[in-house]
Amino acid sequence: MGGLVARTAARPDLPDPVRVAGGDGLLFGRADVEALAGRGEVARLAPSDAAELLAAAEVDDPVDRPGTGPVALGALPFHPDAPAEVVVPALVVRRGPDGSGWVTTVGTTDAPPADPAAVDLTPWATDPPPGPGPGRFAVESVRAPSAWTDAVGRATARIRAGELDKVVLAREVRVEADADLDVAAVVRRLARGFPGCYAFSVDGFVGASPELLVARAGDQVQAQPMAGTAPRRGDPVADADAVAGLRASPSYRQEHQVTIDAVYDGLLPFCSFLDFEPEPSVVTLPNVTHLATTVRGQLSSPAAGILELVAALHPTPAVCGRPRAAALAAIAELEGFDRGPYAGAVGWLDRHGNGTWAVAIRCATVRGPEARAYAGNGIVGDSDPATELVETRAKLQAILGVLVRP
Ligand SMILES: C=C(O[C@H]1C=CC=C(C(=O)O)[C@@H]1O)C(=O)O
Repeated sequence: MGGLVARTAARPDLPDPVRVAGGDGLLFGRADVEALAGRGEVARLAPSDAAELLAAAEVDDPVDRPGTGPVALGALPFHPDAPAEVVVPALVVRRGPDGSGWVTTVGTTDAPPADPAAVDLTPWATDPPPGPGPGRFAVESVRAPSAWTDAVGRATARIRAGELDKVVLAREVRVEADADLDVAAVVRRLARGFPGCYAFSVDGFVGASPELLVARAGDQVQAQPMAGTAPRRGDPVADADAVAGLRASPSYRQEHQVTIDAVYDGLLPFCSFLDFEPEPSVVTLPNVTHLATTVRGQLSSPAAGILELVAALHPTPAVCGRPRAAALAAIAELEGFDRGPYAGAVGWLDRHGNGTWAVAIRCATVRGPEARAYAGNGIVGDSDPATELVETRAKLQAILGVLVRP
């Protein structure tokens, strides 16, 4: 393969990137922030190799904003030592927060890209007509709920014995349909039903995550770690009480603070300025409410690239625990399944080291008629296993609701 060659053009006629991604393309985006869809594959490679390839690309990009020009998109696994890869798509469609749209075509010196101003976008102008889809679904907790609450009990005992401060334990739920699941329809429902979340689709790994791991635009960096959850009950008064309960609960505050401290400490060495909200904000999703704290900073010069920032933070205590090594060991022992990309990082990088990565939660891997959905909770010394189980059920509802449509 020769070096990368890329061309970008503004396209006021941009269709919804969610539609462009369909079921077999790549998607990462949040309606009010930005959305990128990729189709075709010029290269599939390790993230650090992708950063080098992008940086060396020959680019015609009159827009030159974060995320225009050639990009790589992907989902990195939870386990920091597991092999990771990202994809450089041949066609990138990017919509900015103001609705502005750009198309980038990517090729190589041997096979130059097409004219981005002339790419036919009409195939994605409207949603495809709905197919019949599956009519029967079997949904099962891979491990009995009681086995999971036992594991939570064992984790709290270890935490109380001083072996670690916090660990995130997750559940796996299997969905088996009587026909192939329609990934494109699932992704559309996620993007439209959870507009405040980062919707993603990478090789059948789909989800809508509320949690920003880290974003870099030039020398500006931002993260929004989350920890502390209350299921929503559909009654504003009860929901407000639940949020007040979260804020007042020493256990939830501790779970939250552990996560904020780790993100702050992880970013600090790269920053000339870094600050976080003095009090957690409340992020309200259709199914749950979270405590979240925005961390913002300015990177020192030369600014670290997005992959360096991701590597410094991932896995945060929002998905792993503290200390990290003890939490990884406890997860391996108590959880009973391979997380794969669940609780990893999903997002994109451009040729300048900019990018946005979300924590890959509220998600499922879909393969033909089968899906595996995941949700986990932060456990501290006085966590109550039964309450934690209820919390995982509320979190799972988001992804199960878009998968199971008989
Ligand atoms: C690990 C997950 O959520 C994390 C993010 C927000 C709140 C969390 C909690 O309250 O436990 C989790 O740390 C998940 O949804 O699988």
